[in-house]
Amino acid sequence: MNWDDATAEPERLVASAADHDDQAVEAALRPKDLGEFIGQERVRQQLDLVLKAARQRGGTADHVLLSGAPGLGKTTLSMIIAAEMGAPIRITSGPAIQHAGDLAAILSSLQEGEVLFLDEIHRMSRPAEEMLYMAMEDFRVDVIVGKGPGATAIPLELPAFTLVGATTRAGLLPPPLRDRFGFTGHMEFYAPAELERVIHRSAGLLDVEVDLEGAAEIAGRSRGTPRIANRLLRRVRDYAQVRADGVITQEIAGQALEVYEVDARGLDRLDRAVLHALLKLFGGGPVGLSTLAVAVGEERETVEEVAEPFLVREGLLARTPRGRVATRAAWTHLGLVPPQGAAGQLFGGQGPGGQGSGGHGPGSQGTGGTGPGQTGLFGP
Ligand SMILES: Nc1ncnc2c1ncn2[C@@H]1O[C@H](COP(=O)(O)OP(=O)(O)OP(=O)(O)O)[C@@H](O)[C@H]1O
Repeated sequence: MNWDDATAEPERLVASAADHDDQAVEAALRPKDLGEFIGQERVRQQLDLVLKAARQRGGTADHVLLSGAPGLGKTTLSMIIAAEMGAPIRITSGPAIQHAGDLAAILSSLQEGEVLFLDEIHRMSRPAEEMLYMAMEDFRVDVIVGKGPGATAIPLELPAFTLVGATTRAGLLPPPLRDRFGFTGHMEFYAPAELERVIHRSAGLLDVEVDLEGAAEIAGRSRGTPRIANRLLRRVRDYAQVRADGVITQEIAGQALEVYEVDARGLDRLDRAVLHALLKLFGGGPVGLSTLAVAVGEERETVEEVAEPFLVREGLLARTPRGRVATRAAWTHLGLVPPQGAAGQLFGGQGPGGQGSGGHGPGSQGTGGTGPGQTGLFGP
């Protein structure tokens, strides 16, 4: 499989971005109201209050900013906000709004009380962003007509609307934009028990039978993300249908996900290739990103942006000033024993940012690729 362009990432079964297949079924799987929305207790409770209060006042809800990784339910929540307010929703995204005029056209065609969902709001162009400030605050925009010294600003009144902005990178939003949201919800990765509930709910809607252990098996491999849980469920359903009696048990889920190369912790082939190279060729590191990428036969960016974030989040790999270093948990996960020389440089282990002993002592194997694991998967 080719990982090395931006569109390749969604081909992965464990990609958090939506692929075409997801888009076709996601509409049917989306919870329709806050009561059906699983997990994210804090955001759900706070949002419930915001929406109830707005309904009691008979007005539109404050603007809402939702931040979090792809696939955690931002689009779903925006639709729920509209449904709870009994309002229509318009969906667009930052990259689709390149000119202020694009935004003016959308804003001026909104109905009173409408919800405008702006996905990837951090990727909007600067002029559009500046127009949005005034629209959010005063429900008004200045449309510039003409060019140069003869240009004039024509004020345009807008209907009251609720902007729901979604971003994977809240830190990238300029403060003036962030400050204009009345409510900000940070979406967290889901706990396995919550993902089990997502899987049971989706299985019901897809008319698939899954037992408790089967759902737990899928949940454990879903990287804390409902979109991935739903995708794995669909692939396991295929396997259960073709190779068994259609019922998803722990055994069937395990077998199916082995076929699809998603391991017990949710790592796929690329993730494991990176870890394998780090452990077997470089004795656990430290090793530079470029060297590691060459060893895996991938682009630097693919390793850095596609594989590493989850490995770091899982506490399997650490990015240090001297290079990439495997943690104790990485050796354990791949069922390998650290070479003796690596003992002094091992990172402690479990959990993101696990520091452990940390030191890269003189015995460090370095970047040469001549470590004891040389004959492994990536050997000559
Ligand atoms: N809390 C939840 N309960 C049940 N299902 C959920 C929940 N959150 C998300 N899902 C499911 O996960 C899928 C992806 O959710 P959604 O499209 O809302 O994610 P997103 O955060 O907007 O992703 P992106 O950033 O890629 O647009 C949906 O089909 C939805 O059914």
